[in-house]
Amino acid sequence: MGNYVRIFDTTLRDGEQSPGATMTSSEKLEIAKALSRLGVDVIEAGFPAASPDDLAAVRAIAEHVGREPIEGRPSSEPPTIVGLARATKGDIDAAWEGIRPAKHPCLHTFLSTSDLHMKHKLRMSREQVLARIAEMVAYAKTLCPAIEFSPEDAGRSEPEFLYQVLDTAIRAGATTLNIPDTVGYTTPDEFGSLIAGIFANVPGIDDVIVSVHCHNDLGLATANTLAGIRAGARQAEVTINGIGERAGNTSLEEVVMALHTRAPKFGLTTGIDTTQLARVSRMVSTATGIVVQPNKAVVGANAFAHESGIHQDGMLKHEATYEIMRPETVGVTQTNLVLGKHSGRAALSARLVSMGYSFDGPALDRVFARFKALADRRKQVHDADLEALVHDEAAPDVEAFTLEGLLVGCGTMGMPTATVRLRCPDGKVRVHAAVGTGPVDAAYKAVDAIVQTRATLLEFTVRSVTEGIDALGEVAVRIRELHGHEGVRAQHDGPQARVFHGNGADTDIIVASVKAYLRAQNRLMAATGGVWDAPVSRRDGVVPMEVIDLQLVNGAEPSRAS
Ligand SMILES: CC(=O)SCCNC(=O)CCNC(=O)[C@H](O)C(C)(C)COP(=O)(O)OP(=O)(O)OC[C@H]1O[C@@H](n2cnc3c(N)ncnc32)[C@H](O)[C@@H]1OP(=O)(O)O
Ligand SMILES: CC(C)C(=O)C(=O)O
Repeated sequence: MGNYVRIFDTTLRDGEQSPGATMTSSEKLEIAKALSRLGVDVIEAGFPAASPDDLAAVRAIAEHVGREPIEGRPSSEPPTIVGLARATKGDIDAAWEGIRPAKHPCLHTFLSTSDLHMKHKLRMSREQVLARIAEMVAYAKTLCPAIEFSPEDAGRSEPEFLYQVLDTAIRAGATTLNIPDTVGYTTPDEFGSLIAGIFANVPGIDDVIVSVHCHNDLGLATANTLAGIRAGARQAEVTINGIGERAGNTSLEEVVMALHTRAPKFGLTTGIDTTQLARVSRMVSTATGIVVQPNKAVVGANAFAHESGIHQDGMLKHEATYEIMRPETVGVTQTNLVLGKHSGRAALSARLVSMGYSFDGPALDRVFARFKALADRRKQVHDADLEALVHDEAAPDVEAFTLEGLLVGCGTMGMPTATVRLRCPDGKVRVHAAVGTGPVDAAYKAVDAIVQTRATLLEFTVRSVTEGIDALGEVAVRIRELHGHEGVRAQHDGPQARVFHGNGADTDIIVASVKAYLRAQNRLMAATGGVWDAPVSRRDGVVPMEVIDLQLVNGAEPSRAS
């Protein structure tokens, strides 16, 4: 029986049967190359009778991937190239036409053996099915030395009849017998017993490769495949990301990593270079348009991500606390400690250290409290958020400038214009109007003129925090101190220039935008010691700006001053 498990990849055949997963011939060829480099033993390249294009794709794969081992393939032999065919001469001829250029071609033919399928789908008796298997396997054998036969719906076939079917196929020349749980109906104990029963009851079974092919309708495909392997099967039919008909096939990465990670239990090996798993997974997802669910085992975005504080603390102390395999083993660059509302001080402090900051004691407590407040509002806190938050720690909220009024004009019939009225640190209210590429740009230009900005806008994000037409919009901005500014901030110039963030919420998104921008500007100003050079007014003929006297008593018209 040996301890080597052949990996038979059917991403390009059963995987392509996923609704909407149809790939172009060139995509299939690229994936076949990637599968070869990954180290799969067998590539089921397609179902050539399905269409001329599928036949052409299978042929191209046989020629370019199946003739020679392509560069980077771990084995010195090219993979076996398989073409699937119904138990009909026409299908078998088409499949042979596709695979024949390969160094190791294999014709795969199948026929249903469950009473349900024979009666309702094939409308054939058991005798007719046995006769067809004998005839078609023998015919295929006249074309190709390697023949795989699959009794479709074996999982629901009557075991005694199945033994007869397999015996017939061996006698007719089959070299591989594949046992499919076509509709993902069996449970691991049943499937393991089915394989064990086949080994015990089919003459000549030890001279052929016994293969398993499971579907995931009950989420048991990987468990059933492993049960089949434990019972003696030495070929697993799998797909990348587990794609395939309906709920999919057994996923390649799960079976391979189960055998790899639990090697002492199974005592089995494969030829797969596991470090390529993540890359091939992404490639298949892109080609098929089937997104990998984030919590997918081995290759999902969250497979090596930890969000909760207790887990993150454990991971920082010893990675084996919450990871049974290293991310590098499957080609993921590193463990991801995601900072979010469930994170604790240990993870926050470790991330800050990796960003070049060190906080402890009360300072860490303060940053942690602000981090939690932010995490409550966001799904994830990114490094950029932390950067802003850390700088805010040095520059707490101040109200140097406050918004007194805003008027915007925008649309398709003129230049977007904004008039902004701010109360300034010297107690005066200043008004400025500006035009921009849009109302926010115009408003920000007006603010810049009044606050005499010494920063550049890095990021502007807007989201709706409530639903409906009266939704509250929240704007978050990040600004960075301008480079080369002289004076008190000279030490912060260059790439180390400080970043400040501000948030604003309002049902009017332009108002929210200006509030957010002002908060960021206020923080910058506080961090620079409150230094502000009041802009020169319109009357001085330099900056067109109105300065309004502060004395607004009971709504009286403000008097003008310069
Ligand atoms: C479990 C699996 O994954 S099986 C593989 C599934 N893959 C595919 O179906 C590949 C894509 N299929 C196709 O392109 C088309 O179905 C074709 C070209 C293969 C056949 O198309 P059509 O000739 O129009 O037949 P159609 O698909 O409508 O019906 C299938 C026929 O094949 C018969 N059939 C099904 N399985 C087999 C088999 N293993 N051996 C022989 N005949 C079979 C059915 O009984 C039915 O015959 P009927 O028309 O006499 O009733
Ligand atoms: C053709 C066979 C192997 C199949 O795909 C199945 O039964 O699921």
